Amino acid sequence: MATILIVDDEFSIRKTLGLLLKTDQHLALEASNLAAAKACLDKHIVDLVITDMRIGEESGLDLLTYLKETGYAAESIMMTAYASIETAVEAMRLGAYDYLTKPINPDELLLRVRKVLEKKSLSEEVTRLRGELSGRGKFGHIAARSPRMVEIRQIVERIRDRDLPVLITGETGTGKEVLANVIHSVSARSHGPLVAINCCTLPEELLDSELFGHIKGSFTSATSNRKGLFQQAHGGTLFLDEIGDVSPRLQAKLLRALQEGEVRPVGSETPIKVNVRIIAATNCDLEEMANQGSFRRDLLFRLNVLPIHIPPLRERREDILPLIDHFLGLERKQLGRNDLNLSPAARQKLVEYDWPGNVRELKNVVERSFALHGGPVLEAHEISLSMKPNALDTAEKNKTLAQTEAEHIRRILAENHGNQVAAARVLGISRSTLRRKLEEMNLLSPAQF
Ligand SMILES: Nc1ncnc2c1ncn2[C@@H]1O[C@H](COP(=O)(O)OP(=O)(O)OP(=O)(O)O)[C@@H](O)[C@H]1O
Repeated sequence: MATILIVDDEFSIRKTLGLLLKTDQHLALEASNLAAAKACLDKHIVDLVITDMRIGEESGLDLLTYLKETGYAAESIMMTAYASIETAVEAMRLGAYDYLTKPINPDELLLRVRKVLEKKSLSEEVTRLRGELSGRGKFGHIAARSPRMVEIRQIVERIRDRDLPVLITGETGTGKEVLANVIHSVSARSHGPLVAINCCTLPEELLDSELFGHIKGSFTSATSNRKGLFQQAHGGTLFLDEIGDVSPRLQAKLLRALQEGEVRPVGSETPIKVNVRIIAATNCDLEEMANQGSFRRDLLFRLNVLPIHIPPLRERREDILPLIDHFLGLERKQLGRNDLNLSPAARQKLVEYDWPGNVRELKNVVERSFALHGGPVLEAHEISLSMKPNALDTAEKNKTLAQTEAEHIRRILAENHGNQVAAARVLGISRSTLRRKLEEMNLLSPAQF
């Protein structure tokens, strides 16, 4: 059973095709013009679009272009009364899977629809299996020697087929985001998107429109409709990092989204259905926050279906050596030098340290030590465990232009409360240039903020 959108300006054709598709148990949606078709695609997960070449004064080719540009995973079949090689070629070039001439023969249409849906489900299966395979690879990257990390691996293995919300707790840098990635990539949703957002880096209004989207004109800088992350994560997983920092108003909105499985973009009256698995993470004690009234207990209840706590690194020192080897491997690969290593005394020094910044700090120390001393074998005295001013200076000097630019843009955006129009003005570039830069630098993926 598939969701199929029929786009034709003729009422009778839409109805006939709709009835026909229902005989094959499909859900048929209809649109009589381009705008209605686009709105339908924005609102529903459509598997297949059957569009007329001429929709009144409009062209079905424009709809194919829209499909291509937005990246929706819908297949398409073009219908036309005026068959010509040129239009067929153009339709195929724009990604149409098939081409039918009017008058439509019902048996032929159903046959072609079955064929295209079969191809679609096969390619989705391939993507899913590929995801599963690569998921296994990624799973291996979680350095797990301590009993607690081995147990976490087993929990992830056990819940891989359970589509339930997960709440990951742990100090900063313990690997909560890494774990969320693994949970997604071994799950049945691995063929869907994994979208991450750090809830503490954006002001409330911006976080609202990031999560739920907005419609054009709903606030000054909303110059076009924007899909929220819930919609972007449809069919996949949404990772909400630092969930403890969400304001009470957005907590209420999140709760509604989770309870009803639908979101309402800022400025819109129409709710949109979404199918998203939530993985949330925090280094706060949400239970304590709920007792004090700063975190909604009903939201905590919804999120905390599968709680996983990652202990700080100092409480699972068995993981330090495998982590060192993991980061050493990355350094070797990046620098193309297989002779890099750490002396036994250097390793010992790292094992004994307390790691207040957890795995992130360990990673930074390994990277920084190689950057400052070049190896090939790092000695204990070459490892500086705290950021000394001279180490900071060198790190600062070694920054690439791109890093400096990214930091500058980030700062100006924050100073302008995330308002891209205002930030672009200060930076002396157009908003579209700013957006492109944010995309290029992955700054639109909030995990990078
Ligand atoms: N088990 C692990 N194996 C390999 N790398 C890890 C592991 N755990 C953490 N890391 C690395 O440590 C860094 C911090 O991890 P991550 O961002 O997942 O932590 P976090 O708990 O989400 O931090 P925060 O609370 O600050 O968001 C990342 O660079 C990540 O790649």
